[in-house]
Amino acid sequence: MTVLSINLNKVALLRNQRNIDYPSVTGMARIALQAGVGGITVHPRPDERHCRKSDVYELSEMLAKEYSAPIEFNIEGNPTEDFMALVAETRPQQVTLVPDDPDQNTSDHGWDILGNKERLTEIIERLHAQSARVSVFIDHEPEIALAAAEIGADRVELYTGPYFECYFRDDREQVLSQYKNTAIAARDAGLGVNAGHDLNLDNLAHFLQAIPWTDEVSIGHALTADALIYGMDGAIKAYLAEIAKK
Ligand SMILES: CC(=O)[C@@H](O)[C@H](O)COP(=O)(O)O
Ligand SMILES: NCC(=O)COP(=O)(O)O
Repeated sequence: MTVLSINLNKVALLRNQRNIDYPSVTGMARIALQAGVGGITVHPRPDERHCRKSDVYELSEMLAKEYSAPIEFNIEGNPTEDFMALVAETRPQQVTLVPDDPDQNTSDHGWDILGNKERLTEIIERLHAQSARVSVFIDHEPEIALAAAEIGADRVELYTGPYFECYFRDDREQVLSQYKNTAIAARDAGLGVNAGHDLNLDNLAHFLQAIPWTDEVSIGHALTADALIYGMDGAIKAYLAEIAKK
């Protein structure tokens, strides 16, 4: 079963437009969990333009207090010391390492693992010491999946921005086969496979039909936009129905 993890960044972005406390990030997490998501994702950036550190603490506390079965809390980000401290205090089940710069609008590439091998290996060891599963955000190249296994990652997250971009182009199947080869390399190396970025109701089922062993998809931007049309509960059910088509 592929887990749907809702990324709450865009709920936080809307909340941050005013100096008031709605829409509530934790409130929306509760609605999403009630509707059937299996995980909560946040990607706090240093400028706190989306999820703030306070959201991460509140979500961590809410999940621990209100849910007896473990809900996967996934924190994404570039592992600066500030980020590592936040993770150490909020104890997510999964940490997704993403190589984004503070001034980057959104994530737009995976890691150069070989160029960051020592740093990433050390970070992964520290996260494992806290019992967190570690996923590494990568581009769709099989050698990078192998490099992720070498540095001790548990999973890779395939950056699906390029898949979104080609979805209505003639080269879609060619690009998708590169994703599939990367997912095969990851699986053969013993890694789990996550995927995310600009997955939506158009492109999700087709991706999962090609790579049905995908462990998790994290979706935020499109899901939040769809929630304006269908409501959060309706949008999540629509995404779960797409996942069920695989
Ligand atoms: C790693 C990844 O692809 C997502 O976390 C993405 O960065 C979310 O984008 P926003 O933070 O722009 O919502
Ligand atoms: N890891 C990807 C993610 O969390 C959501 O990305 P997007 O759906 O907001 O593009």
